[in-house]
Amino acid sequence: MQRIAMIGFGAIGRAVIEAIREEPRLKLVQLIATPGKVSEVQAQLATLGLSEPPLVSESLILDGSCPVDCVVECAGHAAIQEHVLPALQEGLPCVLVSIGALSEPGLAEALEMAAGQGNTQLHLLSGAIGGIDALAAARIAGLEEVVYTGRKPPMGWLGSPAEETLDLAALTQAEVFFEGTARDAAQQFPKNANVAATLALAGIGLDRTRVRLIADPEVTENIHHYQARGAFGRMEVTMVGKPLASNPKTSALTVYSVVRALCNRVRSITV
Ligand SMILES: NC(=O)C1=CN([C@@H]2O[C@H](COP(=O)(O)OP(=O)(O)OC[C@H]3O[C@@H](n4cnc5c(N)ncnc54)[C@H](OP(=O)(O)O)[C@@H]3O)[C@@H](O)[C@H]2O)C=CC1
Ligand SMILES: O=C([O-])CC(=O)C(=O)O
Repeated sequence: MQRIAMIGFGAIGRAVIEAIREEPRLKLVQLIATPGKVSEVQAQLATLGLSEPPLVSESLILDGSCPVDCVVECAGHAAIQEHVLPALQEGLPCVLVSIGALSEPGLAEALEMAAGQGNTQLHLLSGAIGGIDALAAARIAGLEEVVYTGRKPPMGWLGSPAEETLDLAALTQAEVFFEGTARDAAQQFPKNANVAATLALAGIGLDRTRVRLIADPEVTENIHHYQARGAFGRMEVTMVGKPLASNPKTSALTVYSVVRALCNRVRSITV
């Protein structure tokens, strides 16, 4: 049995809770909401009809009164500093989807130190992208180049700096609106470039991974493509991910990446 604390009850968080409710060896015991939103989240949670709803609060309860075995972040960049760092210091293993947060200067080092202090581990999930196992293995032999292109329907970029250069609602053809490093992409597009950061952290780093971001009215999926070259040979991956109806920025596979990680914590054989 694993007692889970979840940070964030948005598109990913809600779908993960729905997916794991049939797994008796996973028990959601804490759910962390943004300040002022506890009652709203409790009311939304009630619609799921869970037999034993988790405790909802604004920060993790780490005093042992509601014990936790694993913390899962499904919230956004700000949640890492706020909740994940103290959880690691307390020795709780954490799994993350908001990988782009590690582009913030000093945060990766602070997380490493906190995990060391708590003698625990932080696991960066693969989220919406595949092939991270191969890329991370290829890095050991030496990588020369990793180039990533993220393509989403225009509405997937709403609320991002893409709106400063493009009229997203009126696009008639694909437009590249960002070309640069994975570090800059992750900082400028915190809800859209976590895949770029994941590839960078698995591969040749945030400053050497090249990124292009495209708004494309011809597509209905979130399409992630990358190619990598190095001593191991070459690889090329394309993911055509269905977006979540509840948040078109987010590919549904991200939910299953979290579910897989949690289920692997209670399985005897993991894959
Ligand atoms: N690795 C990957 O491949 C991917 C990673 N992601 C990451 O996952 C994050 C969540 O995605 P998604 O569920 O679709 O987004 P949503 O916006 O649907 O949900 C995010 C939820 O988290 C809550 N939240 C935000 N900040 C905090 C905080 N500091 N503490 C507690 N709760 C918080 C929000 O509450 P409120 O509404 O009150 O702000 C909201 O309910 C994205 O922001 C992105 O960083 C997303 C897609 C792919
Ligand atoms: O879910 C996706 O398709 C990818 C995404 O938003 C991200 O990389 O942050």
